[in-house]
Amino acid sequence: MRDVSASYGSRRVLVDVTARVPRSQVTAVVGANGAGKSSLLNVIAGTLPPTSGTLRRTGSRRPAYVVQRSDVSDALPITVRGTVEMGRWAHRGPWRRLTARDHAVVADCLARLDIRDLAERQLGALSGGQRQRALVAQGLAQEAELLLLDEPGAGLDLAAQTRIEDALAQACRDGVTVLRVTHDLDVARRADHCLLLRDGRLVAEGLPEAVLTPERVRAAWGVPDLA
Ligand SMILES: Nc1ncnc2c1ncn2[C@@H]1O[C@H](COP(=O)(O)OP(=O)(O)OP(=O)(O)O)[C@@H](O)[C@H]1O
Repeated sequence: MRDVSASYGSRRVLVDVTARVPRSQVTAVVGANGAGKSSLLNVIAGTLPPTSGTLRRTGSRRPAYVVQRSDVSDALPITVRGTVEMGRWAHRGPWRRLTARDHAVVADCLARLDIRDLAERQLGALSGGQRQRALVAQGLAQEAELLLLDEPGAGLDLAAQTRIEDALAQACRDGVTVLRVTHDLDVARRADHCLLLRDGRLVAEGLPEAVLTPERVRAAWGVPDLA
């Protein structure tokens, strides 16, 4: 993206952001609360139109977007399997009969996130970690070239986090480009590429160890000892 700016009404949330998301790698987006991380994902997903600047993407399919689990209503009457099956609508269109291949992809994604035994449970009746795994499985089921995730690991136990990390690493090996927002600097350090945002501006971009210097971390979060 080049010189991308975006606003909610009169509030500018991204200011002249020029950044790269390398293909088939994991890119971590980091920054303090309100820095513009979700806004950046929304611009790339196409749900927040930029007010200026340009975005260029290789590949033709729509990105898959895994939202924060708190964005999904408990009242939604849908099973885990149904949630993952919705991921196939990108290929099939809503309410169409799923093909044998669709069912195979859904079964594979349930297995990758280790939630086969939860398949017939209601999404709204799951714990936070179980629900997050279901949402990541839905994202993977879309077989998109670009997978966007908003804090996929936040508040999860080690087993759930590990499952998600393994599934994302596998997706990358399969050629998927992963762009994830994270508040966990250890997760960001393990990424291939890192974007650091502050007040809607890109402060630094590149290898995580080069981006996440103690000075920048201090400046971005305004606290002395996060690094
Ligand atoms: N729908 C909206 N309408 C108006 N302002 C919004 C909206 N969504 C976000 N904002 C504002 O845009 C700015 C950037 O928000 P954004 O959600 O992109 O930050 P973030 O880095 O993802 O934060 P967090 O770490 O808290 O999730 C904030 O000042 C926020 O208040």
